[in-house]
Amino acid sequence: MIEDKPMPDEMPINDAAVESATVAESIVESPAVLKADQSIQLLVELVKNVNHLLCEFYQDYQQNQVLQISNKADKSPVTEADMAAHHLIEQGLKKINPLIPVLSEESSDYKLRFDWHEFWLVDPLDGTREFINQTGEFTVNIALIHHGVVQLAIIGIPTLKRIYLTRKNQPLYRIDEAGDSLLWQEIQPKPVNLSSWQIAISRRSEWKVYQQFKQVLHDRQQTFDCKNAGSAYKFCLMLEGEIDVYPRFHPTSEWDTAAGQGLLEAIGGGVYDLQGRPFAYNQRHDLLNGHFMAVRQNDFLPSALQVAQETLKALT
Ligand SMILES: Nc1ncnc2c1ncn2[C@@H]1O[C@H](COP(=O)(O)O)[C@@H](OP(=O)(O)O)[C@H]1O
Ligand SMILES: [Mg+2]
Repeated sequence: MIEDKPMPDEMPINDAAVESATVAESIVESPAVLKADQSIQLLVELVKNVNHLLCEFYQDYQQNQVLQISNKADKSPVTEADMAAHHLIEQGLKKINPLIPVLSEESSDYKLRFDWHEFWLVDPLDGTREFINQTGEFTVNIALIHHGVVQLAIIGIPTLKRIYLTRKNQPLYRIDEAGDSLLWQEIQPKPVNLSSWQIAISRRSEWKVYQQFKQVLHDRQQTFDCKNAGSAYKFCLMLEGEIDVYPRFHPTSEWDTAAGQGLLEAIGGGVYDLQGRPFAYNQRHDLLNGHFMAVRQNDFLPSALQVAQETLKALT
């Protein structure tokens, strides 16, 4: 049980950080202000370092084909890169605030999670199969959850040396490495064209259900294009306006979606169950998510949910 903890948008690491976090909290509109928050700086630095670490493993693997890979109990692969990223993130988050617990895909110690009203939800290497298959579409996902809601979201794309970051009710930032410095840019939502949908589908989606989803779109005369992509990289394509709708009918876990959801919400979209409710975290005994519909802008949601319902109905 965590007591006397700071609110999530403060996250002080020490007295100086308390001061800067409080200032940052009151004026939140410009990157200069968000950047001035010491805990945000540390978080961005941490994800930058994890991006670098994963790139080193990735380049080594590409050049020498050397990578320790094993299978988890659920038969999904885990590599030495997943574990190294996990340890680095866990240490880094503890430095930012030792009182906030960490629930990582690779941690074993989260039996007390129902006592946590605030915690970090982490996928240190999302897209392990993409890493192994060398598509480059793997990410680092970190979300701060407060009473089930994403308060702070960050995704790193190691192969692009890029980070996306937001804090609840604040703008979305793209942070690119430019030499030794970091270039922060606020991302404005791209215009919406409801008459033609750009759709993302997982690379591992041979399932009949996605064929049926496309069939329903055809039947409704909805123009669309599909793009296959891996991991939370799909959410990042949505942030850039390249993808509008991401339907998911096969499993994910809570650490796969939390950061992506927080980032999408910053541009007027989100991740919803098929009844249209935003995902909430750490509310159930199972960490597996159900089906979902992710949209980059909520205008897509009503029709996308109808297509999903018709898809499932046609298959029953
Ligand atoms: N059968 C299954 N059960 C649970 N999660 C699954 C799954 N199949 C895929 N996933 C999740 O989907 C993620 C990959 O997404 P995608 O298939 O869209 O690329 C995986 O992330 P990890 O690589 O972190 O394990 C994994 O968490
Ligand atoms: Mg994952």
